[in-house]
Amino acid sequence: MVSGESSTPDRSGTQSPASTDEHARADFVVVANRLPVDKEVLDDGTVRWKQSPGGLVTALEPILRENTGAWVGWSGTADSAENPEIDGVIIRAVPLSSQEIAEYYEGFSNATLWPLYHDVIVKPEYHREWWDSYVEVNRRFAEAASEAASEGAIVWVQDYQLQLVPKMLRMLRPDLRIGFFLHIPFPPVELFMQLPWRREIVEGLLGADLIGFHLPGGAQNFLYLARRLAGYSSSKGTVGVRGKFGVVQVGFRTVRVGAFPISIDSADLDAKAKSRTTRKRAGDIRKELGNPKTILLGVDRLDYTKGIDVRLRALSELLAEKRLDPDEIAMIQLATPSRERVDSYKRMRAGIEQLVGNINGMYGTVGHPIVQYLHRPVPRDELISYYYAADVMLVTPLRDGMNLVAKEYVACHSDLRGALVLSEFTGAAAELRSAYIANPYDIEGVKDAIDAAVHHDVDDGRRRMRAMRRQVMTHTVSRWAASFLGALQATTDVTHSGDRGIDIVESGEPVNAGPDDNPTGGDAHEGAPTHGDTPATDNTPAR
Ligand SMILES: Nc1nc2c(ncn2[C@@H]2O[C@H](COP(=O)(O)OP(=O)(O)O)[C@@H](O)[C@H]2O)c(=O)[nH]1
Ligand SMILES: O=P(O)(O)OC[C@H]1O[C@H](O[C@H]2O[C@H](CO)[C@@H](O)[C@H](O)[C@H]2O)[C@H](O)[C@@H](O)[C@@H]1O
Repeated sequence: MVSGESSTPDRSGTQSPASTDEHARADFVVVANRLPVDKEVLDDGTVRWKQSPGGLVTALEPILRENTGAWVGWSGTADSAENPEIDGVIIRAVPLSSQEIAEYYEGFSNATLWPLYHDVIVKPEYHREWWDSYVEVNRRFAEAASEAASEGAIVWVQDYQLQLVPKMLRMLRPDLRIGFFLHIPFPPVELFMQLPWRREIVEGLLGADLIGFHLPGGAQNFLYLARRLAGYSSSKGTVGVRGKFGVVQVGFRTVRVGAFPISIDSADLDAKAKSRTTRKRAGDIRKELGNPKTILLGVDRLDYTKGIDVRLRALSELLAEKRLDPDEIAMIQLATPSRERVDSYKRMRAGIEQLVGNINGMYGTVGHPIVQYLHRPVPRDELISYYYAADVMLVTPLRDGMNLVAKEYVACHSDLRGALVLSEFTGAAAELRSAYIANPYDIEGVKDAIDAAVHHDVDDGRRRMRAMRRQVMTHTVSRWAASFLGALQATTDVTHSGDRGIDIVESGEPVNAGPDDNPTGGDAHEGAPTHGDTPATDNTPAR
């Protein structure tokens, strides 16, 4: 543990002093584009550190506190090499210049890879100078990881921004055990093939000992590409969840490929949502909204993948058709600012704010708009009160790797009240099968799902919530990390099944625990219809 003041970073802002020990090495190193805290310089020059946005940090932060280790990442601002101090973690900041932020982060990561991996909802841009910057920054992250890791350490590389790091790091430090986890969907083969640097990405990932995806389909797409693009022999059988891995033979090394659906710190949320303060605040929120019969809630980064426009259109039509009564409902949409300098994000923001304005203009009254829209992050405790207050949670992404918000909502409802409308194109839909599942491209289907959720029978609602909670409360983020890290460390107890991959049994827990409403049965992940990072239709036969 690094000595110093303890700090609990919060999106609302927390001070943190700079760390002094620049030579400490750790046995466990997380490498992610972002540090768990973002640097913010206020107008008066004061520096504040606040929790970084997004599910990756929310998911890893509790693990980080449990495992003393190092975190290599970027501070969120240009040219900052400051290492903020967080209790229990050695921070290793990787400075990025303004040009690198524009080319590596906003460019290649978020205007090339992000849309390509999210079903090309907007058109990916391919620029050679962005790629060059991506290679250079990945090299710098690999060097920083190499310097932070002790002999034989475990290094866990995160996400699409750093897909070249595993190979680069292996070349620098063959003694390390390297894991990689992709937090966003891995695309269908046909889409991935657009990428001019597709082979380099596949080779980069294959530097890892274990490559993890949220869903088996992503793993299977990758296994096919390792064969087709890099010419390695790879297993062809079905990949399971947290076990039954695929394998790629890279020279003398065997790289394992598996599915590890991420989750949340369920017990913590459950406890916080039960607290008197949360419940009191939730009551106040309802009063402030004018005591509507039904509160609808959306919580997202302001991202075109999240389908915020989808739910607003559906709401507007339901009001127009009088299937929802404007006197009985209120909607809160929390929209955390995200990637604001990327063009597609600017366009989307304007569109969403216009939709909010239209709905309020048509159906609101003075002092009582239908949609309360906040374009800023709210403190975590306040967010939990919103979750608890909400009668219907709207999660309607066009594509999402997992979507932790859906799981957080469920964890906050030990009272079994509330209903979840969930896009079938989220990773979460494979587990939360008792939600009101909808296809976000089918507006009538989304309207029906919202209508059903708003008007649901209380007993049916309780049954659905109970089933979802069974899933969420037993599949926690620490179980996610333990299953990934356990597999990464496993050298024995593996059973080779020839062409079909490797079976590893998660210690003390059943492999392939099922979806919410099928606690004893099979696994939704394996039998799920092909969507999200599920295989492209032709990813199994070699072409
Ligand atoms: N404190 C706080 N957390 C937020 C806010 N908006 C979103 N989050 C968190 O950000 C995470 C979003 O994760 P996820 O749904 O997986 O989507 P992602 O943004 O694509 O990673 C969840 O843990 C949310 O609780 C906010 O306004 N305040
Ligand atoms: O760092 P940003 O550019 O501000 O973006 C925030 C994070 O967004 C993405 O989150 C994903 O990870 C979640 C946890 O696994 C998952 O639930 C969600 O579906 C994904 O979209 C991104 O993958 C992170 O790298 C970003 O930090």
